[in-house]
Amino acid sequence: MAEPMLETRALTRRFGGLRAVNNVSLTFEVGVVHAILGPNGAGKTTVINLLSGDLPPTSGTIRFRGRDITARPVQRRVRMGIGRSYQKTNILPELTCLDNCRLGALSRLPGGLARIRPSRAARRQVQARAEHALALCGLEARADTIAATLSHGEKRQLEIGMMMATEPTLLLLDEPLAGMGQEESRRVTELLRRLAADHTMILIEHDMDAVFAIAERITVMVNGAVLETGSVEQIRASATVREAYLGEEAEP
Ligand SMILES: Nc1ncnc2c1ncn2[C@@H]1O[C@H](COP(=O)(O)OP(=O)(O)OP(=O)(O)O)[C@@H](O)[C@H]1O
Repeated sequence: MAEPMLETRALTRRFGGLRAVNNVSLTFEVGVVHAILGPNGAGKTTVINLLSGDLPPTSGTIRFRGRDITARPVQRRVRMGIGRSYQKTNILPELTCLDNCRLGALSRLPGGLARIRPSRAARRQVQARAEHALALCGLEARADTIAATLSHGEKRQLEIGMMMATEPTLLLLDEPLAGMGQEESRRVTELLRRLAADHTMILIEHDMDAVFAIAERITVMVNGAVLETGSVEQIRASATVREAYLGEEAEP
């Protein structure tokens, strides 16, 4: 079997006495959209924080394409190809959309944002990556628009654009549809489907319609632990999952 994109072994994160993530061993295959579901407080965002490097684990390991990255800081992981979008939008509101994407692209360079004066070749690369990312997230017509003036949905699109400017192979998406109206959700779900064609994704999302439309594998977490992992059909049909989390509305 092909080497997985990402693997966790016995990943655990404690906050004082609370095991927010408890002994989680998961495999994320190359090219697959893998959603993590679970009730509030299940530990989903903490898992993403551990995978992105925003939080160190208490114990356990993370391997990315076969390499142990458990102790690597966020920027090293970004340069290896792990991109992340946050639950709360992370854009710089006073900058234009293109400049926000330039920042994303800059963070991928060796030395990252600490490189105050990148070379001319590096600047050209940053510009090209930023323009490409803006097109990928569907905001090419908004290049010179100040980010603060975007709608909520467009801000989330821009956040995805900033992540894409880092040229990730693995996308970590924490509730990309949060707070969106129906039309915005539809647009961003479509965007995610397009990106899923040539990227691996780990997705946290409460919008079940979107999850069932995009995801191929689903892990359900409860109280920091994995309850079940399977295909969309298996999870929809699982009595354990339905009882613990999905409720009647998700019956097949
Ligand atoms: N920095 C922190 N300090 C202390 N406790 C934390 C911290 N971050 C998360 N927790 C706790 O860890 C548990 C898991 O939180 P987490 O945010 O990972 O859950 P979640 O499944 O993402 O929930 P939601 O769907 O509400 O975002 C919760 O009980 C939360 O209060």
